Amino acid sequence: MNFTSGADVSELLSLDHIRNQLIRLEDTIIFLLIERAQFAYNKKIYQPGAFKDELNYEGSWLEWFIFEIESFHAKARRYTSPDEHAFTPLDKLPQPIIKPQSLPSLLHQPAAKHPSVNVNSRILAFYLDHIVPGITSTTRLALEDDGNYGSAATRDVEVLQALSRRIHFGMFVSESKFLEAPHNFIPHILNPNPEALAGLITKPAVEAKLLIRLANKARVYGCEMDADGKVIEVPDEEMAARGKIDLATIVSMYRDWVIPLTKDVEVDYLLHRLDGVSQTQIDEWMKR
Ligand SMILES: O=C(O)C(=O)C[C@]1(C(=O)O)C=C[C@@H](O)C=C1
Repeated sequence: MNFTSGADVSELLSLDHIRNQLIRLEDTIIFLLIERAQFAYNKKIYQPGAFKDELNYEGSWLEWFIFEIESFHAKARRYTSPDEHAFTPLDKLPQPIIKPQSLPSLLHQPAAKHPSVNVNSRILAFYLDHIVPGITSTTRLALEDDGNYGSAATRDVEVLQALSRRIHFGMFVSESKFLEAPHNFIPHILNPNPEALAGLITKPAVEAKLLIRLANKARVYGCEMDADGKVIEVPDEEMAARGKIDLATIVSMYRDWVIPLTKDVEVDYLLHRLDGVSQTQIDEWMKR
């Protein structure tokens, strides 16, 4: 989110504004997956110790990439931004070399900083177990290993960072919904009831529209266009075979992982939304 665009806090926290960010991130994620799908699975880059001799490092090639890229980005203060979450624990990353920007405080800090709200390890697990094998097995290359270890890992890190931003945006969604009707949430936070909170934040119609939009976008982005601007349509079944993207993998990734994890972030954030809040403030919210 661009926190320095001059927009005021209520505009940044409006549900419309946040949903527009989520919609924009769909494009980013689809394009990045198309980029990753150009390369073979390259399973070796995910196996711990497979490059032990070259790297003098016990972890996997991808873990090494994540650490090195995040170390560089940490120096440029990436992880001081409220919508960025590093996969590497922050105490293992270098300090920013320039002072953090002064950004509007949009989130309730005890909730935003609570460890349960960071789901990066779950993002890494579903991406490696389900998404990479899904998008690489059906592409034109159909090779298990094409030796493009640097290119594949670079794309992986980009996809993971985009997924992490998207899923942790759940905190902004939650803050917006909470401030809209705090009295609805407070009883289920004081007497912690994750199921009731999940019920309050779930919007089935929004999810259904998202999945249809996603399939349509992936279909359009996978098409070719000739010099006259004429779209050359590619049948869904052939899309992956032409080195673009498997539509079913993208849609099921959102349905089975991205949306459920976003909801988990929303609920975990809400469970801590009253940490450190005064009784007077809670009473005031309850009177609404
Ligand atoms: O747009 C919302 O209200 C959200 O909470 C985000 C989101 C999503 O992940 O896209 C998650 C839960 C809702 O059921 C609908 C959509």
